[in-house]
Amino acid sequence: MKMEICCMKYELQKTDSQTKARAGKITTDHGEILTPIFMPVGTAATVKAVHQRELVDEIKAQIILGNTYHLYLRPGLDILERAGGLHKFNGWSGPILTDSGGYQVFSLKDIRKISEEGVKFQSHIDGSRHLFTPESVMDIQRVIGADIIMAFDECAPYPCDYNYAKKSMEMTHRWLKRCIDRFDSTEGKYGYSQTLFPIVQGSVYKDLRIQSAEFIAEQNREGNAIGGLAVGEPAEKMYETIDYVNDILPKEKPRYLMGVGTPENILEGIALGIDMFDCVMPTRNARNGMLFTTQGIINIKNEKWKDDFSPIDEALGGYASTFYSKAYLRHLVKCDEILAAQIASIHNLTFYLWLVGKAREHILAGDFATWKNAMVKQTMYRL
Ligand SMILES: NCc1cc(CSc2ccccc2)c2nc(N)[nH]c(=O)c2c1
Repeated sequence: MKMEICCMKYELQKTDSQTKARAGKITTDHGEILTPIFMPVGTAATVKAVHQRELVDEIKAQIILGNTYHLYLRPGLDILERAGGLHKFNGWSGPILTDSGGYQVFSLKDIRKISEEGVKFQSHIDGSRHLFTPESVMDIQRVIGADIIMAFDECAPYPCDYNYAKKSMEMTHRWLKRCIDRFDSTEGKYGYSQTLFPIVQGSVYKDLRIQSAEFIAEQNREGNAIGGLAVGEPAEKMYETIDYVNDILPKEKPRYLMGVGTPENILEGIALGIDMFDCVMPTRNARNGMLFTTQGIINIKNEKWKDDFSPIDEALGGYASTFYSKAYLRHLVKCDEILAAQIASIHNLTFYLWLVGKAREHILAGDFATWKNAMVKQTMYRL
């Protein structure tokens, strides 16, 4: 098997003159990622209702996400390893990023127990009992084989008191050292390199966030993530936190804001120096008939679209958004047709990739600030 020697590289290509927005290029053994980038979430080894070919040809996705918690439970590590890793299993040949599983387990409120060792939990599928530790989730992500893997962290609930946030952050930092020790003492299983991103925590407390950002930066990994945001705090609080954390995270490494967000959150995040985003919103909301378009947000179930035979979004381009009408998609959603989820998911993801692609264009052109302010209003307008 050809052993790859490359590890993940980041090239900062341009920084905007009026904001902290950046255009860059991430290089992995599975290909390049042009930033700012949005990463479609593929929880159970698939981006829900979307074919691989549509991800490539229509949505123009560059990197997709996998979920350690879900993949560990189903199909399980034996199948994934015998398939040769997630890339071989689902046929996605580009870069993949996996979350460490902690966040997903923490949302299993009543069936998990956190301790210094790790997190004991019961499977939401069959109630079987499991333990995730920093070491075990590193080993699991080695088997899944994602190009970028995330450290095992605790996403503190919001709101939480200062003492809880401090204890949680300190445990996340001890877990990070255990992740690094395990990751750096093991190899990739499939002949290509993987990289580990640490995650800044500290809830909404500035001194804790600064302490966490400094500790994360000190680890000198190839990229850094900001967690624990978009968990219910006011958007202004999220932006304020990102702003001063990004002054600490090194500019020569990509910055990933986890689980964010609306088009407005993404544009503001880009302006604050974030390079990578993921969110279930475009796919989850699509299945409920909420469409993000270049002209604003559409609730396709609304009566007003019943006899609107115009394309879903002519300006966006792409097959799903221009071939099908609003009236037809409304009909499919009302009938709970499978095709509704497919069309709406492809459309919303195409829109999200279009949005970050346009942001990159305007950063390179030098007029990002003006474009961003107009685009926030345009895309968040309720049609
Ligand atoms: N914005 C909330 C959020 C979402 C995710 C999930 S991001 C994700 C989801 C699925 C697949 C890949 C990444 C998080 N993951 C971790 N590890 N830590 C967090 O603080 C955190 C906060």
